[in-house]
Amino acid sequence: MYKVQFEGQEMVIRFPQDLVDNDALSQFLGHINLRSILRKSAFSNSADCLDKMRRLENIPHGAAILRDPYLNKGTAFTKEERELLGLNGLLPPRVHTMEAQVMRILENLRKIENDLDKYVYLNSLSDRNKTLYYRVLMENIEELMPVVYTPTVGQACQEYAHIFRRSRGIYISAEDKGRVADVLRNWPQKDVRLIVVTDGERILGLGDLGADGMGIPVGKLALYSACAGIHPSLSLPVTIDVGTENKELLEDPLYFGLTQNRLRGDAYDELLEEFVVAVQQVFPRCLIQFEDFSNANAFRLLDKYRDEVLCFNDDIQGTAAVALACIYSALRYTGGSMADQKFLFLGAGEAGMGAANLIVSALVDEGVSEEKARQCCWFVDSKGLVVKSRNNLNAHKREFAHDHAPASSLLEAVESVRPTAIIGVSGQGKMFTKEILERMADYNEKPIVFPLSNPTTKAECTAEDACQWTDGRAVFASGSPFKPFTYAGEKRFPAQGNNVYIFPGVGMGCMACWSRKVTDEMFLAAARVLSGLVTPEEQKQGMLLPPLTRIREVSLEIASAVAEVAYDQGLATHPRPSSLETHIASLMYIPTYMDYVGSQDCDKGEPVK
Ligand SMILES: NC(=O)C1=CN([C@@H]2O[C@H](COP(=O)(O)OP(=O)(O)OC[C@H]3O[C@@H](n4cnc5c(N)ncnc54)[C@H](OP(=O)(O)O)[C@@H]3O)[C@@H](O)[C@H]2O)C=CC1
Ligand SMILES: CC(=O)C(=O)O
Ligand SMILES: [Mg+2]
Repeated sequence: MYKVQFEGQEMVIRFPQDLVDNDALSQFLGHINLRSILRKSAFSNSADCLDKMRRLENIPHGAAILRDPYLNKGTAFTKEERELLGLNGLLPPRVHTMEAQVMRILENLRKIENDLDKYVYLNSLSDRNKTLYYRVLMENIEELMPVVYTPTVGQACQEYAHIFRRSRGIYISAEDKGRVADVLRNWPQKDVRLIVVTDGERILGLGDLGADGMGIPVGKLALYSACAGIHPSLSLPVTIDVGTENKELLEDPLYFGLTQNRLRGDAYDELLEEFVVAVQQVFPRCLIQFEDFSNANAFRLLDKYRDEVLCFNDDIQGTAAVALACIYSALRYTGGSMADQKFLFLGAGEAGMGAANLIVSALVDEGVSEEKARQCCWFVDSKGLVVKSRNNLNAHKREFAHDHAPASSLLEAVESVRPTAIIGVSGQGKMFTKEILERMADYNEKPIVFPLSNPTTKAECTAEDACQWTDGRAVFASGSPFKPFTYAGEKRFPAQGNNVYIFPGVGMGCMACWSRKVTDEMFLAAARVLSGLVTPEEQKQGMLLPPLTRIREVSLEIASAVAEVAYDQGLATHPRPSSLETHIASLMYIPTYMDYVGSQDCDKGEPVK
């Protein structure tokens, strides 16, 4: 017998004795449609039932839960849930498993021929049902990463206003100056631990896409959840819209951003400062990842904030770590030591300088002098080889300027420097020509060829061209994916040397130990761990990086190494757990549906706190 308080009245409900176990009780309550009574009543003698009521109290019912992408289960709501949550009739009668739902999504997705349409389709799934979206993405990461990320995300940003269905993330525009914190407070999730922010000025190698660059923070954060298990509700994509110099966008009637030229100078810096300060106020302990800022702002912002707040620049630091990991792995095939190499970078910007500086740190760590380490790195920029005799080199380039004859083209530079590796970070497609690659093959038994520019149209060469033009001898990695192919009867697996191998683990590592800063030593550790994770079997197949199917494991290992560095450097403020790896693994989000009426949450993995 249970006493129930209902609207001030005491009611007595008699249950048959065998209904007292939890499942039977909830079934019974569902059958007699007591949901509305439960909402206002208090069971005096059933703690389980009270617990269940409280849980049901706190979640939306009826159509509202179907519209909440974090709570929605679609056709997977059980009969009991449908009863208790007022969903009867709002869904087709048959209850489906998540596996069946995944099957349906993949069936539909694979019918779509165009990748941009697949991108739109997946985004709409994410809008409806985050759990299913992440399950599909994680289980099919090799197939779907090129859709949610490079190259398709590049096209999506170029056409953002035209494929728009629903707004994502937070836009902070120049007009929000003075109220940035209020704008951040409008975000519905109140516990944000991770922001990826862009101002849209250098989206991949596609240039200034203004406010339409939002696709990049959205894509990067989806990968944070899929690859490192950061709970999606903890992350926030941000676009700072200060205008654009892109005439086409300014003339496009559908363009979303401010139709003005970019703010520059003090006005820009003040808005960025307000943003960084506001993040500290509104979302304490939040990690800020700067992404796809122009060269002129990226280095300045990183220098200004890296010691003040928890932040890093992915294009400078994340890219550096994946490039270094690919180099470590490449040396397994080419032989020789790092110090023996001549790395010739095409492009002396964020990615190039970031990579060269990390190579220098790695060499110095191995005992090589800084001067000798810098001598290993050579650059060609838009004006030719970076040599001492050139005027007006910026400070970054000056540090790598060689006492060497000028060269006005990459071919000339290759011929005079005779590099062991060419690394493309210029954002200029097809710059590694047949002639250049043939020269590389003349000078090296196994030339290292890394066209790292994104998206695919901007890759300095394709995987197959690099292979053909070096008689199959190139050791290859690219920024955007190339499919495996067969050369001379042998299967080749082009590595995707993209910072996606790095940033999820670095972010997770910093978040898990509550690091106060992100340091270069963390990226060095990440590079070493990443290269070390290529198994002997994968090495036999010529791989430079573990396959993306292992990205969760990779991110976990990187996160653990990064957190280790944070503890060593006295930056971690979370009490040290007995096992970092176990602790971090326990924080990783696994997209599993919540059991709304059972006594246990099905959703394994608590969000990082
Ligand atoms: N694989 C990955 O994970 C990543 C790849 N990238 C890719 O790297 C590329 C560059 O990015 P980022 O370094 O941030 O960009 P930046 O704008 O900072 O640098 C671009 C560099 O390329 C040089 N450059 C431009 N045109 C030419 C040319 N015709 N010949 C030689 N050099 C040229 C520029 O020269 P100058 O200095 O004279 O202007 C500049 O040094 C992009 O395509 C981006 O997608 C970036 C981050 C990560
Ligand atoms: C991958 C990346 O961050 C870029 O191309 O900008
Ligand atoms: Mg980037």
